[in-house]
Amino acid sequence: MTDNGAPHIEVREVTLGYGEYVVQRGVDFAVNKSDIFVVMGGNGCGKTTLMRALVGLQAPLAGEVRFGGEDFWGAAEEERQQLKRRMGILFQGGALWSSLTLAENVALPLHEYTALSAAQVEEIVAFKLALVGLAGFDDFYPSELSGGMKKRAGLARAMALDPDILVIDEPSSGLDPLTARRLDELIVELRDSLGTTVVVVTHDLASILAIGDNSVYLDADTHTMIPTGHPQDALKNGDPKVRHFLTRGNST
Ligand SMILES: Nc1ncnc2c1ncn2[C@@H]1O[C@H](COP(=O)(O)OP(=O)(O)OP(=O)(O)O)[C@@H](O)[C@H]1O
Repeated sequence: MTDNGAPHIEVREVTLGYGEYVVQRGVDFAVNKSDIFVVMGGNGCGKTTLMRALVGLQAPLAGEVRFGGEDFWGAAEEERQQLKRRMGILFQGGALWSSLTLAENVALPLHEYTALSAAQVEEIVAFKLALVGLAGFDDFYPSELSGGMKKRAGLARAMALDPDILVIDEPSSGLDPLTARRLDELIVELRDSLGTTVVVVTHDLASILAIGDNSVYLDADTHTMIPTGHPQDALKNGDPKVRHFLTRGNST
């Protein structure tokens, strides 16, 4: 991704949906480099659909997604693949291969996308597992890990290729509150130490308020987006609908 002064990620006048069914229209925001940007909203508002448009799984019905100024969906397939390679993705379930050890899981993108030697891959894998607090768990299988550890392993794999952008779908899903908070802390640590731009799709209020630098709210009723800025500001002075969401319906 080139550093040409454009925001790191731009979503411009995007319409999301399936065939005739419009989930969201007028989705429009920019994400600055090294921000943790939160896409929030209730069930069915289109968070996952937006994430799919960001990571290259499903084209928006209209509008543009730009990375470092480059039009992602308008680009040729090869260029889009190049852009995708600069992105790490953590899906809800961690999406680890159950038949592979943690080390093998993290090594997979390195084997697929680089020409590094086995020794170099081994070194990077050990480093990435240490980065997420899983040093020494190289030979464990996903089934031998707790939910929190699986998420950390998924994060190590998402970080394998040193992505500029990390996209995370519902980091806290399936985790108890304390484990979820520890994962939030890890996400902030990774951003702080590596400067990664992070987009988090979530409805977890504690997570939104703890880690977000900037945010948007996708409204399931109107099928439109509300720009919400820093979530702590949105909680105090934001749109009543957003405050209602951020206070679990207890705002006045
Ligand atoms: N493959 C599909 N075909 C048709 N409609 C779909 C498809 N996937 C999702 N939808 C619909 O699109 C809308 C948005 O779904 P999406 O999964 O993006 O929402 P979400 O905000 O991630 O929800 P949740 O928080 O419940 O996971 C929903 O009404 C859903 O039923």
